[in-house]
Amino acid sequence: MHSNDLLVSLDNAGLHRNGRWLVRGVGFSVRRGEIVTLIGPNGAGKSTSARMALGVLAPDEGSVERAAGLTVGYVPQKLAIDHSLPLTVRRLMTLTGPLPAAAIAEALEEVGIAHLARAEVQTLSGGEFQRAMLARAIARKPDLLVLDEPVQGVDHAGEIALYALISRIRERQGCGILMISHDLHVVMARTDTVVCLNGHVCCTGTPEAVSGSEAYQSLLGARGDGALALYRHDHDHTHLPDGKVRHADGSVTEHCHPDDGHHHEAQEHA
Ligand SMILES: Nc1ncnc2c1ncn2[C@@H]1O[C@H](COP(=O)(O)OP(=O)(O)OP(=O)(O)O)[C@@H](O)[C@H]1O
Repeated sequence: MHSNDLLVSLDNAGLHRNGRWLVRGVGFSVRRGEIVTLIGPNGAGKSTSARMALGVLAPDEGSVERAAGLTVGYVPQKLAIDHSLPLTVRRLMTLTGPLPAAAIAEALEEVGIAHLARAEVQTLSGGEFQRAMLARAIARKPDLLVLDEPVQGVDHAGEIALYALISRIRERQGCGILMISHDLHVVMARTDTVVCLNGHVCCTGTPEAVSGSEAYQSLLGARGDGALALYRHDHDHTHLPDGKVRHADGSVTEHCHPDDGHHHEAQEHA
């Protein structure tokens, strides 16, 4: 890697399982202090790409480079917890390894749920649970935070509060954040780069702070509050509901062409 700020970089990365490519031609990078949001429909390969960035999955083609000694914190989309067993928030924090009591307390304080350290996980609200998961991920002060749908199970007010918290974590800890969102049009306003996936990178760009626009008002209404922004897609092809792909010249093929979408370069950020 050329820059000390570059935490992880995927280049033309692909993962092949059971005779098919789950994702192919995936390229993006996350720098220190940067928030990158992956969007795309269900099954688009967002979690798979995030897991390649984490190093949990090794690419079958292309490359994934991580900064030497990179530490990561991960909030997975699902957590395999047996809800019939009692589990306190404090215990949740140490499931994957021991943590000093001070680090647990500091992380819970940081996400605003210090008072819930002894609460049973199954009694938490959706927003409190996501905060507990965030606390677990930041407790070891990772360089890179990977958040797979961090606002799931949370209402709009909770979503805005969580985005404010995530951006505060980025500022205070100076980490890079790779976030997955299932919303195709609305992303966290503080996102630096949006990467739209559908088996490959369809387009990349920046969200628009368009709080005054009609499009924003009709899509977000009162829930915007400056925490959310719109992402306008700029594809050179369309994924049809039956899985086929319509290209700019009107032709329809079974799959994307290898270079579809790849001429949209990620925008550079300071
Ligand atoms: N280990 C695996 N073996 C085989 N197929 C897998 C594996 N993991 C994921 N898949 C498949 O890869 C595709 C991409 O899955 P992935 O979870 O990355 O998508 P996603 O964009 O995160 O979807 P969602 O929004 O539904 O969470 C899906 O078709 C999924 O069924």
